[in-house]
Amino acid sequence: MSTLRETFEDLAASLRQPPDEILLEVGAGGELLVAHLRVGVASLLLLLPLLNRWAGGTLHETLAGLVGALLALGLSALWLRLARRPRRVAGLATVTAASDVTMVTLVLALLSLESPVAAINSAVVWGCYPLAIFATALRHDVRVTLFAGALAMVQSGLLWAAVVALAEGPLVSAAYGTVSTSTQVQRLVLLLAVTLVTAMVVFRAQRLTQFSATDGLTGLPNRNYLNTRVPQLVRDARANGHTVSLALVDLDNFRHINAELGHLAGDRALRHAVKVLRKELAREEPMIRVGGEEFVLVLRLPIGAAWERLEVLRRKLEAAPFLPEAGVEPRRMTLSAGLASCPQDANDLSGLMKRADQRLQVAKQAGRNRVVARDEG
Ligand SMILES: Nc1nc2c(ncn2[C@@H]2O[C@H](COP(=O)(O)OP(=O)(O)OP(=O)(O)O)[C@@H](O)[C@H]2O)c(=O)[nH]1
Repeated sequence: MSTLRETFEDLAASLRQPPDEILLEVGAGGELLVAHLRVGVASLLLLLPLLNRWAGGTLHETLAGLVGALLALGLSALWLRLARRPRRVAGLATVTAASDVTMVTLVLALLSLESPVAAINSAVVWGCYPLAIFATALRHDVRVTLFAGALAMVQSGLLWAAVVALAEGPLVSAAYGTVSTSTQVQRLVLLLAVTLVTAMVVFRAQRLTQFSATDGLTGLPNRNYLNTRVPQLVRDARANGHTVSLALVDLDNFRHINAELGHLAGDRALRHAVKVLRKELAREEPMIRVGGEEFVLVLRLPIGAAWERLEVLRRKLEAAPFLPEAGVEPRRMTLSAGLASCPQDANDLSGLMKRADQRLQVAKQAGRNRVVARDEG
């Protein structure tokens, strides 16, 4: 079991590197969920000024409330539009988290026009700060949570300082009580605690997601990733009229490496091959370990360009022999691959896998160390 110190060190290390492809995808799903919730909440906000008017509020108050609610709804609709885009919008989670926190501050500032004490002591509106911080948990990025927490503390502190500096008399109200420094400090501590707890929850969830979708030996995404993410990649490509190609890659005669060098050296050989191939792939080109020495590559390329790409990978691996240990002959490693593309060969993952597997078998029967992208004849 890891100690608190180890957990914090792990957390600090994870902050230094951006979330990987799997977490970015999970976070994009969370962003969409939050965007839907935000539109729902903003729609409900429209009712508040009307209720206020019905309960005897002034026309000025009602109009100000309506303008605020319409603004919130417009902004929420924009965030939903961006979250729905098939291609992820970089930095969207940070921008929307900042907008949520700032919206709370703006509503509190608006309240101060009626009663400066309400701007500081309104429990309902202030309670939306922790809510905005909690909601960042769905984005699966610790950095977004820490940013939202820090922003809430800074904005809430500045609002308090501004209200106190501009106050013309004692800050006391029959409905909202008294403004005191100690209560404000306690609230800041509470925001800090909420931020840290949420960051820990996100961090643990990130680890679980990574473990469940990552292969322990090579660090590559595993079959869970293939089954959960790749169908969406294929659907997105089809919806946008793009071609996507899938390659089934198998290392050649791998059992001989195990038999001659032992299983541990076999593991190292596998990691070596993965390292060589990964180096040639872009961040948005997932390489997935689907079996022992079998991998799937998803390339957003037409089949001809994908074949050329695979040929480069094949030659790179052939030119980078595995060195078992000092004094032992380097081992030449090669791969065979079958390619299939969407929509030409199939329209879904299982159809693509089937066609790619048939072509992989052709590559193996033809003598290995080759890439097959078309049916013969
Ligand atoms: N060391 C090690 N070996 C593995 C691992 N996973 C699978 N293998 C081995 O990979 C070998 C796969 O053998 P085969 O399916 O017969 O294929 P091959 O020897 O590569 O021959 P072809 O695919 O026909 O070129 C087996 O010996 C497995 O034990 C692993 O994680 N580590």
